[in-house]
Amino acid sequence: MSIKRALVSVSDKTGVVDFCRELSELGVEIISTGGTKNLLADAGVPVIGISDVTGFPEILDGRVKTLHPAVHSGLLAIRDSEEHQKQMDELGLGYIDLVVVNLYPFQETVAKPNVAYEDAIENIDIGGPTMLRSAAKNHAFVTVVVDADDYANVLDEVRSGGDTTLATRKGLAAKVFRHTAAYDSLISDYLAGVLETPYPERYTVTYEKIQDLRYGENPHQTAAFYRKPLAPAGTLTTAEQLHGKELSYNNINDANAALQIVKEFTEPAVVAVKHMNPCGVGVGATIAEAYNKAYTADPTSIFGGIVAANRVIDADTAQPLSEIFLEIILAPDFTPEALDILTKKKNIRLLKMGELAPTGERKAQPIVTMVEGGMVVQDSDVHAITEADLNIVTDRAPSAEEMKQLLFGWKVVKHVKSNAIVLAADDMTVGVGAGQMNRVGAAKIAIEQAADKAKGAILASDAFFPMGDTVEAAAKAGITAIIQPGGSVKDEESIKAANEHGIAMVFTGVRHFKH
Ligand SMILES: NC(=O)c1ncn([C@@H]2O[C@H](COP(=O)(O)O)[C@@H](O)[C@H]2O)c1NC=O
Repeated sequence: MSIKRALVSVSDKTGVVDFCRELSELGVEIISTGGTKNLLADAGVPVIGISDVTGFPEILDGRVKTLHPAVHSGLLAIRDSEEHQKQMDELGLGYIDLVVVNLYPFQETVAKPNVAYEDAIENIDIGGPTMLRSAAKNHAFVTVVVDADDYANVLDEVRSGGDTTLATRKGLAAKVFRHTAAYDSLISDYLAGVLETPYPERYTVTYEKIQDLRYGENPHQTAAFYRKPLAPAGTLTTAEQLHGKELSYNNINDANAALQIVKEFTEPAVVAVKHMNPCGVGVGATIAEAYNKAYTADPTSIFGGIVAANRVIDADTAQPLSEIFLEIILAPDFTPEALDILTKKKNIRLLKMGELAPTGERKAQPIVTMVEGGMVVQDSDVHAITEADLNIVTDRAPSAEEMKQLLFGWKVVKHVKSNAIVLAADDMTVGVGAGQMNRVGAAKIAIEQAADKAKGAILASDAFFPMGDTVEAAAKAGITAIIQPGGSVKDEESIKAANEHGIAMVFTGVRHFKH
């Protein structure tokens, strides 16, 4: 078999003229719709209008152009079926061997700020996916091209053998079904958003590949990185890598964790992350001061870590950053001087994030966690508190300085794996107890890490104290104020212990489990 007739109907017309010119020179007859036909004709490529094939005008503002039996029988007829051949002959219908279609730009349309609903609806392509599906179903005989990147390979095959190989057609058909599935999914997502249906009866979000990764969490696991079609700015999926090796699977997860924490702060803040937990967080008047605090918080663990900043990295910050081994630095941007300093280190990855919207200004996004055989989905934890939300439950109220540290500690503990305890003083973390199976165990780790710095520090707990033992341990270490959700049946035990030791304790009424 050889390709004799092609139907070409594309919204994105990149490369289509050269492709069709070559096809035509190879003896392929080209049929086309309105805009595509005009473009080809103007470029001198011989082309037949779709109406000449259907015997029907393109009507309803282009809503009906190719939706016609003359098109779909030409695509769907089984070439080696005598019965199909007979019916085609009786009705005077011809085969279409190649379909080149890309769809109305629905994604680009809904990505525009304040897109009109009618505009979005008008950009739902109907005729295009219908042709793509017909051709893809009949890939035993028909070649279907939805992506301009495939023009060259198809041309090569037609040039050398008159037709594509079955393997190529199968691959192109599979690509079509992925493409139409993603297209429909985006439409359904858009409508669900308009109708505010966050958890529909079928969950159909699709993702576009950013890159294959060298390996997964461990070298024997394979991995790739994907983004949502309309991923918001200020995320890792939209970051620009300015320097360094390719990101790894663990880099992406750790960098994402660092990013979520640094977005908690409006003042200059730096977060160092190891294995998805913060090991040092600091805020300051400048980003250099914030980094100094994040580093001082735990100069041991930061080694080999990920550092995220919510301000442009300048030379004053770049210099000390360049003196230790780090996997990644991510920040809204880097000054040229900072880049000069940091790019001397061959392997460090530098990610330019653009502006980072603080948590309080962000909309919750769906967060999916896979479980064997399924998944659970929830909205992201963008809950933020202010002093006015706190309930002081002890005889002593926190001082202004303690209050400042309590609010700081609360922002950090929210991002530490549960059971989580964070100790903070002087605008930085001094102890982090992460991922323990009992709360007092997490407190003991944080206290041990803080050593002398626990004296006068505050303690933040991501969930309530089931009994008074954590307060007792805190008092023994010299902690002076505590922030926790409250809500335990034994709250009174904790409040009594705090009062006995002169500790000021506040309840947030909100829990921040993170598993
Ligand atoms: N309605 C139809 O019969 C129909 N047939 C093809 N299209 C689309 O029309 C576009 C190309 O239009 P034009 O060649 O007029 O620029 C392509 O994106 C194609 O997918 C159609 N439009 C939308 O449904």
